[in-house]
Order: sequence, then C-alpha cells, then structure tokens
Amino acid sequence: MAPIISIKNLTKTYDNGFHALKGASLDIEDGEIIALLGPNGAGKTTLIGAVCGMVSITSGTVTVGGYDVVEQPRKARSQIGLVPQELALEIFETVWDTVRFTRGLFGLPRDDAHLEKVLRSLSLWDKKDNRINELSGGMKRRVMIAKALSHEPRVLFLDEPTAGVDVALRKDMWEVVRKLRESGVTIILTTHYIEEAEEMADRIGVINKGDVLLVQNTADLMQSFSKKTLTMDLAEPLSALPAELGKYALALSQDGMALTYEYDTQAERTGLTRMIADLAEAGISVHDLASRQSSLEEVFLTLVEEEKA
Ligand SMILES: Nc1ncnc2c1ncn2[C@@H]1O[C@H](COP(=O)(O)OP(=O)(O)OP(=O)(O)O)[C@@H](O)[C@H]1O
Repeated sequence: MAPIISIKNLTKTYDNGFHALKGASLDIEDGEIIALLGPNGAGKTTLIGAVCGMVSITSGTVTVGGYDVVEQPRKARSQIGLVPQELALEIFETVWDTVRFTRGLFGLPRDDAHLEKVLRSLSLWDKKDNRINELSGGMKRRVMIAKALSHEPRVLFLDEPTAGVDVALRKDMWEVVRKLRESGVTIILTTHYIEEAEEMADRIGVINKGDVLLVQNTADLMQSFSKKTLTMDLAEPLSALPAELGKYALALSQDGMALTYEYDTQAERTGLTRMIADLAEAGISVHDLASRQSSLEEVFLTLVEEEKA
C-alpha cells in the first residue's frame, strides 16, 4: 500500500541561513500512530510545517494522500488536521460554533452529523454549547483536536500534545489519541518524552539535527533505551582485570579505581548477581555503586554510530 505521507530528501534552510532540515526522508503508513522523537531544535516542528504547507520547502518532495504539497497545496492540506503546540482559540465562542466555523474555512458544506461524531469521540458533546473560556485546560486541548478534525482529514498532526501538561491530563490525552486511531485517522505526534512515544506509537522516528536518523517499530527501539550502566567504585586500585572476569563486559577506569558494566534492563537475565559474586570471589571489594540509564543524547549517539556501521 502506498504511504499516506511520503517525505523525500527534504531540506529547509531558513532565511538566516540556518539548515533546519538536511535531507530528511520518511514514509508514514495509512492508519498508524507514529511519534517523532527528538531533542529541542531537532527540526520536528519545521518538518510538520513543511508537510502542512506552512514552511516553504528548500528542496525535496512531500506528498500527502498522493498530492504534492507544492504542486497541489490545497488538496494536500485538505487531507491534514493540525493541532499546534500553542492553544489558539476564540475564548468567547461556543465549542459548537468554533468547530463549525473551522470546517467552513476548508470550504466544506455543513455536516452537523460529522461534527457531532467528532465531539462525542472527544467527550465534548455535552459541552458543545459552552463557551471555550468555561472549559478546563484539558477540554480546551480537546477542542483544538475537534477543530483539526472538523474537515474530515485522513492525517492528524499533534505537535507536542502534552507539553506542560500534568500527568493526569497526559494520560487522558493518550486515551483520546488511541480512540482516534480506532476511527482510522493516521496520527503523527511529536514529543520529547520517550515514555509518551512508547505508550502511544506503533513506530518511532528519531529526529536529530535536521535529519531522520531512523524509524523503527516501537518495541524494537525501546530495547535501545533499556541499557543501563553500573559504575562500581573500588576500595583498592586494580592494575588489570583478572582473567576469570574476562567473560563480563567490564571496563576498568584509567586510574584503576572504578569498573563499569553495561546491561540491558529488559533482558531476562542482567547477569548482575553473578558478576558481583564473581568480583567478591576474585577478592575485589566494591566501595560504592551507582547505576544510570542511558540518556536520550547517548542513545542518539549510539544510533548514529550503528547507522554508520
Ligand atoms: N523562522 C526561523 N528562522 C530561523 N531559524 C529557525 C526558524 N524556525 C526555527 N528555526 C530553527 O530551526 C531549528 C529547528 O527548529 P524546530 O522548531 O523545527 O525544532 P523542534 O524539533 O520542533 O524543537 P522543539 O522541540 O523545541 O519544538 C532550531 O534551531 C530553530 O532555532
């Protein structure tokens, strides 16, 4: 099946000369939830802007539902619903008027049955006559989604849907997104949070410094995030690692005062218990221990190295 969005060798150089996208390519399948994960400034918002026709493309191509975003911008845009990072709502309007007006902006005829379905799916139906300023923060976010869905798009972009939102609201949003996917909408969300991507996405695209480093099935990628490093400070300096410990991937620091051990928290056996017992057996006494999860940056570095290899 042809992808619903196809991005090929996309570059974007802003007027000040900054290269925000450097040949990014990505195919998004119909009906999937894909999370674009990357640190601040990676280029996620620029990428979304280019697909939605808000950021001019320097080179490369983007098609949405088969329409080229440069050649057929209106047709391409009609396929897309966009929920931006910032809340942008007319606070004195009612929920109903807001979504109806947005549908009209796309030149579509009135379809109250569709809007009712959208509001019901977002648990907003009983609020339809409320003014936006009477709603809670979580409901306002859902109104933004309702607006984005008012013209029946096939694709929904959620740009950092839970930025600055408390844990309860975040879970609420995850639930909303899952329900939307059941209705057949393809969902692309950007996030800084690994756990958010893990919770919701079928696939994760890692973006860093203007490039899509890789796109992987969520479960496979989470393996890379499950590495931990155990650092053991030794009571006495060690000149070399005893041969009987050679079977462990242990690294000795230059001053001989610390050993580090990398392990996978998702593995059935981490090997920790046996390794520590064997250290004691070899007469190595550990003074202090600290374990640390690989940071997003480190995982990115590992991924880049793997890609190059
Ligand atoms: N209009 C602009 N002119 C010049 N540079 C820009 C412009 N818009 C964005 N940038 C730069 O492009 C880079 C990518 O920005 P972008 O907003 O796409 O990143 P992001 O991954 O969405 O980051 P965040 O997670 O912080 O939203 C940043 O370094 C940003 O400063």
